[in-house]
Amino acid sequence: MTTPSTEKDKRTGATPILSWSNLDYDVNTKQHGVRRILHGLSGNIYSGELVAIMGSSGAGKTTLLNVLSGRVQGGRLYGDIQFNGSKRNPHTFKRLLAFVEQDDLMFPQLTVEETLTASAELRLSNKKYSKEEKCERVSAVMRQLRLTHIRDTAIGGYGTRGVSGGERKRVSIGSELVTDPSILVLDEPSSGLDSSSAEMVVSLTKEMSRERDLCTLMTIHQPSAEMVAKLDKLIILAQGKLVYMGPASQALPYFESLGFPSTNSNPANFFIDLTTVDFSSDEAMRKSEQHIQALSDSFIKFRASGGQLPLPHLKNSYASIATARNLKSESEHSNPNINIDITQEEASLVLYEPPPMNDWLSEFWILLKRDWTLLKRHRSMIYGLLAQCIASTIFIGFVFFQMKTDQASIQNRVGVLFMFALLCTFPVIFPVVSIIMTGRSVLLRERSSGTYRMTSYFFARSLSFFPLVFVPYIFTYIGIYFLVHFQYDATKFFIGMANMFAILFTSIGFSFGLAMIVKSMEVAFIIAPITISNLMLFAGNLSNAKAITPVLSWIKYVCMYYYSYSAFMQNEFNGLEFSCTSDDTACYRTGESVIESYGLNEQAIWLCIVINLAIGVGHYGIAYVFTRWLAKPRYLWI
Ligand SMILES: Nc1ncnc2c1ncn2[C@@H]1O[C@H](COP(=O)(O)OP(=O)(O)OP(=O)(O)O)[C@@H](O)[C@H]1O
Repeated sequence: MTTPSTEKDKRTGATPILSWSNLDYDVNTKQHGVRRILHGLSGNIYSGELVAIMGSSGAGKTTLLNVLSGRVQGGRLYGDIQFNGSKRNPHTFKRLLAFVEQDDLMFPQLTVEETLTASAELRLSNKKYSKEEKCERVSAVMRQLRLTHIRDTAIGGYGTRGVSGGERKRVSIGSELVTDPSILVLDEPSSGLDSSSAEMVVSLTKEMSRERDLCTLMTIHQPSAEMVAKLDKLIILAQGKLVYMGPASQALPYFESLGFPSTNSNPANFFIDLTTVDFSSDEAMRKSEQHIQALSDSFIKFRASGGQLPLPHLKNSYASIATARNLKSESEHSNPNINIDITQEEASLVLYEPPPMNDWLSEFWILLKRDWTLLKRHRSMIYGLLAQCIASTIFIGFVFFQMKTDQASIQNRVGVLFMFALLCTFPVIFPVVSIIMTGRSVLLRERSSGTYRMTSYFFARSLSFFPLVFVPYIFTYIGIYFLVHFQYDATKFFIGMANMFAILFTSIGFSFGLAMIVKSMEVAFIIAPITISNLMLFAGNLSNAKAITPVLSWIKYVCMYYYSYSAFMQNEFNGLEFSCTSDDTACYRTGESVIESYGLNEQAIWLCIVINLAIGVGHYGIAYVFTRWLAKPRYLWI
């Protein structure tokens, strides 16, 4: 059907860096069953080339890009793809191919230089590059992409001022280029940019391709004439079929030789007009599909005949194919390639992961530095937590001010301890979930390119939260402790603090679990309060810990509130003696009897703290297992 695509470049004798042949890609759709998205595509690209895939919306540009980059997850893929003339190794290929997504997935709080430095530190081997060499590489990339003057500007994003759209795109490209890839793949790099920014991105990409002997492959929707002039090679798709692939400068003469002289000053608009399906009526749609099929068949013939222009007979070739197509039945029409007998390999799903670049400790250290910088710049979270802690200290401290040892103080102690356990969860979980979830897209991007291990990510991210959460809570604890007058005893003071650390740790673990399992912030913010408020029922305050409906009573054993509340209660009440008056209808004389009546003396304090820590570790474990294994994408690989 198509010429083999691993052929050497006729002029230079070079082997293509990437070649593909007879690529078919099918997906299952509810309405139409199996739908072919890519039809028998073959092609090749060489080092140093700037190649663009063009076509109207839905032509299959992104699909082809994803197939070639090994990023397709569903459907069925057939054909052959080779890197440097041989089968691709899923583990090494990912390191040699840099993919810049359409959305610039970066941390808005980091500066341009910090973003590039983190990428270089994480993705370049410490064995091959010294710290100075990594810095030099970052500087070189900033120079080449004209980013030096904004090196200290934040990336910015929603609601945060930062670099411009074009600059952000260049930082995205730079983050990939610091790794020195062989192929740079860009999905719609000009999308959302004004024409001069888009042109600058394309010009700089071309410059880099030349300087680094890098092959750049991009999808581009409607580039300006100036941008088309910068391209070395053009791949034009229509309805998943190849209608042109070759030097960008030859595309217009090629279509002219088919009988379609350019009618537009911008060649890109002309190519799109020529290959767009007209959906205005069934008849118009059928005709444009036939036209696209004829264009595709003509290109197959053109390529088979050597692909050299000028070929004066091409016009006749298109006309005869179009007429022949007209005579064929519609059913045959809808899938003309499907009957052609070619032996194709089918892609299988693989779970691949590039081997780690550096040792665990250096990954952890770089991530910890980055996460700490990020957290410091989450000013709203810092101020929010501080405000919450100050307000809670004042309110709780003065509502329960200087508790005595009468019978009324029992209720106050029971209330203030429950309130404190809640204070260690609600205000922590929401901001932590929100911060983890805003960085989730970056995590997924970095994970898909094997930037670091999940364990180093988990340890670093969690550890960066600890001081931010623990420090304000230490002051809150001290404030409340002395304002409400808990038992003034050094051992009890520190045991209470240890118990507070345990529930804070578990809360952060819970936040991780939730943020990793749930995909959207909205859903997380629905699930979090429902889960927490239901768990509160098992704390031993709203219900008696020994009198919960038997079928549900096991829940208290996995409930962080139960253990922390039980530990707080025992720590405060044990050893206390209460006075009774003749007005008291019921009277507790000792703290132990209060604990007994609440059913909170099942586990010793130390055991409650240990179990709570274990629950926290369990939350982290769930988050880890989910991210590491269950949610790990499997890609179609050929
Ligand atoms: N997994 C899928 N399931 C169903 N249809 C799909 C799937 N993937 C792609 N398609 C369809 O295949 C066609 C090509 O999609 P693709 O995203 O590659 O087009 P495109 O040329 O990049 O379009 P655009 O310029 O609008 O982004 C579209 O009609 C799309 O709806």
